[in-house]
Amino acid sequence: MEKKRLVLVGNGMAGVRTIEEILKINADAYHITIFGEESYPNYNRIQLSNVLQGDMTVEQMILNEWDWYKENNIDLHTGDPVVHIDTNNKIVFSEKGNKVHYDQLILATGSRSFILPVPGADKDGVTGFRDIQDCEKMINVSRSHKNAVVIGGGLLGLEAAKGLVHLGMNVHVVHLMPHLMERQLDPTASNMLRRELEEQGIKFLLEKQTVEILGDQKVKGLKFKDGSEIEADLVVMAVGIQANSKLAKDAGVTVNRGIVVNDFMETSVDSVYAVGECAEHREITYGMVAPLYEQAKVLAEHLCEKGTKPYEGSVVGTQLKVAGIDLYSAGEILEDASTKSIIIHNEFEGIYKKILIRNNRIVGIVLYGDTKDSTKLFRMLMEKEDISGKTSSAILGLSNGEQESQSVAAMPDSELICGCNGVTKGTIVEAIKGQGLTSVDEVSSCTNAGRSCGRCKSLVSDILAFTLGDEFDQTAQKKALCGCTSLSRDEVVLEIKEKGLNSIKEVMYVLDWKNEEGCSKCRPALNYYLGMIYPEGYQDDRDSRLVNEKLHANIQKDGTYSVVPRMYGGVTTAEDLKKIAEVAEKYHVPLVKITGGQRIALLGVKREDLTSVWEELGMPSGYAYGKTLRTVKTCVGSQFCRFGTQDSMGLGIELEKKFERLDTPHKFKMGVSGCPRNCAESGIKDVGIVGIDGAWEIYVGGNGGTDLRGGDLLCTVSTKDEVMKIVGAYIQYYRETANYLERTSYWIERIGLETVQSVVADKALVNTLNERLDRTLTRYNEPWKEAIENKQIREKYYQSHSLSLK
Ligand SMILES: Cc1cc2nc3c(=O)[nH]c(=O)nc-3n(C[C@H](O)[C@H](O)[C@H](O)COP(=O)(O)OP(=O)(O)OC[C@H]3O[C@@H](n4cnc5c(N)ncnc54)[C@H](O)[C@@H]3O)c2cc1C
Ligand SMILES: NC(=O)c1ccc[n+]([C@@H]2O[C@H](COP(=O)([O-])OP(=O)(O)OC[C@H]3O[C@@H](n4cnc5c(N)ncnc54)[C@H](O)[C@@H]3O)[C@@H](O)[C@H]2O)c1
Ligand code: SF4
Ligand code: FES
Repeated sequence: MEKKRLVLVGNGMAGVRTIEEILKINADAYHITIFGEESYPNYNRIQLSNVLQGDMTVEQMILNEWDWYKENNIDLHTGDPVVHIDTNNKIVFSEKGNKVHYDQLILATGSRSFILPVPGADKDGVTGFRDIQDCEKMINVSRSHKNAVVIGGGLLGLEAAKGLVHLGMNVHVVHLMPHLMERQLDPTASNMLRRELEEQGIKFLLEKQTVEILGDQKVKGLKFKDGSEIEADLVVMAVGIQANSKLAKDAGVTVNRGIVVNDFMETSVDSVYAVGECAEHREITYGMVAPLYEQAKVLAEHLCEKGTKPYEGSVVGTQLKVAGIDLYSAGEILEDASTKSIIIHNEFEGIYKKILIRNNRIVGIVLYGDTKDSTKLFRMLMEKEDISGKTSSAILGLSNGEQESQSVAAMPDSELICGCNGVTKGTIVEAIKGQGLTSVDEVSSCTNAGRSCGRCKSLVSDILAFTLGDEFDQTAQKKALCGCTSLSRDEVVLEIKEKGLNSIKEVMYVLDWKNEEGCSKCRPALNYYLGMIYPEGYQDDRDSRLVNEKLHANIQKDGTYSVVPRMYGGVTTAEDLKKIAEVAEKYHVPLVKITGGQRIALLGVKREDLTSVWEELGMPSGYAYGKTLRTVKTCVGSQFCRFGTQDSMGLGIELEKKFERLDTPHKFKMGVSGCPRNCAESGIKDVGIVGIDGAWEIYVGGNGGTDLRGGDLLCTVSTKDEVMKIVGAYIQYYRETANYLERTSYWIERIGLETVQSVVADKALVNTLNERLDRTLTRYNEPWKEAIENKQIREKYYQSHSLSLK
């Protein structure tokens, strides 16, 4: 029998989820065709905020790869919007001239940004924030301009504003109302949010109505109703969304604010359905994935004739995806004559919790600063649980770490773990037991939990641990940072970002470190992660560094130290050599040795002589002791060698001058050779560069140590400038994603060469990574100059013998 033909218009989150659900129920039910206006496979739009902040690449947002469509025999047309539907003959027509017959048609066209209809709204530099192109536009403007204005202080506007601050822009949020996120927060929570965001660098103009966008062709500023003006090079409109319903309307389908559907997602026209943001159900259009996924399930079951329950509407819980902000809201937010409230407001700790109760049932939740109870409270709200007889502290317990770890066990099966995908604890436990799942990723692909905003992943991990008991292999799931915590590197980094933790002490306190002083493993690691997360603001904790870094010298087996001055690219001068010789003689240095990295090491220097030796040398430190760029080895290249095709010495010196002193997860070595004869051994360096005719090959992840590894070819570029940019992005990506003390050779095996290649192929991301790297580079000073000039440093590290070498 010939399969029925199903056509989906809109290759976005709700439409493709419907197809996934259909394939799960009956993969043979339909021959499926999908049309998408965007040129990408189905991606996680929610993560655009992270792309804007440079924390994610476009590739990492993809939910269904191109192969998924092939494997499921789906005919996919991307970059080809449907422009007309003939509902009488059941045919869709696309912009590129495709004409496809359907038996059933799903409209999942989503929404577009609402652009305020004010004069000037069409000027260059005005954008919405809805798709990858919008993101790219913002990143591009941020490279050459300073002032950004976001109109709208809702979820989208605030996430956009935070992204633009990350991109180094001066950001104002213009909001119509007296309070931010007035639909989700009451004035108290909203004020707490504003204060926190102000501390993070966002400025606010409240109760301001934009009447005009100023400028000629390009935006120059904004004019407000009260007559005031503000300068702007970029204007982001985040004042809500509008359903894409014109296609449906033109086809004769009933449209109101969205495409009107009944409880089975049927529109007014036979065999035409709508799902997602474009659909209006019981006079409501939704703008969050949770309800859209519920709709998708109902529609899939209906189309597979599975006898589904009707879709009756949704209550949605909201969270803001801005690092350091912990808020949650669901249901009603403002008191009225029929409600009673329980409120906890701890201004000192920045915690605010309000529960609205009507007829002994929770009808609204606003949490700020501590959202641990959100899943429990949301379940009580959804189940309309009778709370009479319960004390307010039982309802709104201030959870401590202990309660938290017990809470997974105490949770009823009906507790919602993944709000985005509507997955309960019971479903997760059943999947773990029934399907033998052992990792968060497996749970994610089986149940969808964690597949959207990703916030529920740590709870999923707790449920895995609780369900598998002794069989749960903690090490397979995550490797704890050290014995002082059960949190992994990724969890610690995420918590630092989300909670805005600023110092090692604060991390240990807030994240409940078992040993409040930390240990030799976590202290240097935390010092590194904090420095990586806060490029400018973090105050380095020298005492938490490993001993060689603390002293800026390598301790030798007899307790003496080595002194290795910087020689950029392995190039020196007669004058420097004379100085080295004089110092070696004067301080009776027992060994002068050429190192593997083309430097001269003075070995056997006494600790108390270190500052004088460096002072007399007057040369920068070669950092032969650091988790940082050690050396850039070069061959003579085209300047002298008759085979040389490229100036390897010149490039090597430029690289070393730019990246010297930068903290990296582990030591980092480079090599630059002027031709493929490769005399600088570029193939076994963390970054190895080889000149070829008219271009440079960049190799990465090489290592000449115990575990010998040849570098992988990352890419080939034509100019020195491109080398500098790609190497900068590569190093910064390594800095941001590697575990502390993980060499690039292991890191690249773990995350995959293809991932790194996709990062350096993404021009916008390369620029953002370089911007963060450049900001970081401004914070370094010459350590020996500092020691020579600063008596306290000298006394503390080089004269007193009280220093612990643990
Ligand atoms: C920056 C940002 C952050 C967000 N964060 C969150 C969050 O944290 N939590 C949350 O729950 N939600 C969040 N959302 C909202 C969430 O992404 C949307 O609710 C969801 O993507 C809507 O899914 P959809 O399939 O209805 O629409 P979309 O994902 O927009 O998909 C619709 C697709 O249809 C295409 N299309 C339109 N017309 C046609 C046509 N004629 N022919 C072919 N294709 C067409 C569009 O190009 C689009 O690709 C966020 C949204 C944004 C923009
Ligand atoms: N974390 C999340 O869950 C998340 C993140 C981003 C986007 N989204 C979704 O994306 C959609 C769009 O988000 P949004 O924030 O644009 O919509 P929104 O409707 O939630 O908020 C728009 C805000 O703009 C304000 N506003 C309206 N007109 C204005 C004007 N002329 N000047 C200044 N301010 C004005 C409103 O008062 C409102 O607070 C929503 O559906 C949202 O739920 C969700
Ligand atoms: S790598 Fe090529 S250019 Fe460099 S020294 Fe060797 S032969 Fe000469
Ligand atoms: S809560 Fe968003 S993915 Fe689970």
